[in-house]
Amino acid sequence: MNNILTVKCGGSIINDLSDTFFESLNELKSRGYSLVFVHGGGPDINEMLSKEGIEPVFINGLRKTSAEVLGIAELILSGKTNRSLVEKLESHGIPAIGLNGSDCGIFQAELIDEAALGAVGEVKSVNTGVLNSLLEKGITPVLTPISSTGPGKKANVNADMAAGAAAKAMNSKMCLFVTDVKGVLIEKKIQKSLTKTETESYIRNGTIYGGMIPKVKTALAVLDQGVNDVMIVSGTERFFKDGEFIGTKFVKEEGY
Ligand SMILES: Nc1ncnc2c1ncn2[C@@H]1O[C@H](COP(=O)(O)OP(=O)(O)O)[C@@H](O)[C@H]1O
Ligand SMILES: CC(=O)N[C@@H](CCC(=O)OP(=O)(O)O)C(=O)O
Repeated sequence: MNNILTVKCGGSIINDLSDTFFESLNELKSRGYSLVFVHGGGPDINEMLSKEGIEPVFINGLRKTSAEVLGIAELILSGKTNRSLVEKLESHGIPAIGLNGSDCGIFQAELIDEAALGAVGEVKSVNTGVLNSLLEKGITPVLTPISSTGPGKKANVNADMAAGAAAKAMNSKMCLFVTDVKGVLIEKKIQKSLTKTETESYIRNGTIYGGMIPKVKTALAVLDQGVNDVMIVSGTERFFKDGEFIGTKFVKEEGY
């Protein structure tokens, strides 16, 4: 498939995606893009954990995942946020199918550091054949980041990182990280573009923090891996109009 656009939709925004957001997606579709969605669900997972009396623990933006936490993360991601996103896409005229990332080994992962993080993985390979066959039929795959680590075994993967892996494996032309802010804010203003050096210094001085860290790191890695258009955009606004994007674009260093 040509012109693949991988979209990561953050759990922070799934419930608040606006009509103008879907108008932007439809404008991109009409320009020939096929969409692949990967979504999160962090806030809903936290809410369910708190109902179960479990305190969420994050290490460098990654959720420490016991067997019990993995069960709850999968329940919420595949049973709640995935359903909600598929319904919204379909109601805006985008035929979509929701899948757990572990289905058919779409995302195959390895554990990062079982002693420190439990069942947290990073994606090592992607079953692109399944995704391409859906795209050829005009169907948008909507994937949770839950990944397979072997027959019958699963891991929790940060959704930004899973989307980055999908963007690269699918040779995407573009990768968008959709979140609850209009882009990376520096001194309260949207930063139109960011290089690796600038991003690293904003992480060091605390201007970029929390859930924005895995997002910008993945965005830079995706850019490095050959996806040319990588952006952070808002899910509550029209982020694309008349060929122009609103958000933060990641760019290579000058002379690179
Ligand atoms: N420099 C920054 N600019 C904008 N948002 C930032 C920045 N640094 C940290 N953030 C935080 O990152 C959040 C988005 O990340 P996160 O909550 O993990 O979203 P998602 O669920 O979409 O992945 C923003 O709502 C904001 O609180
Ligand atoms: C390992 C890890 O951190 N997994 C994430 C997966 C969901 C996610 O990334 O959701 P957002 O995009 O809303 O942050 C988690 O359990 O929260």
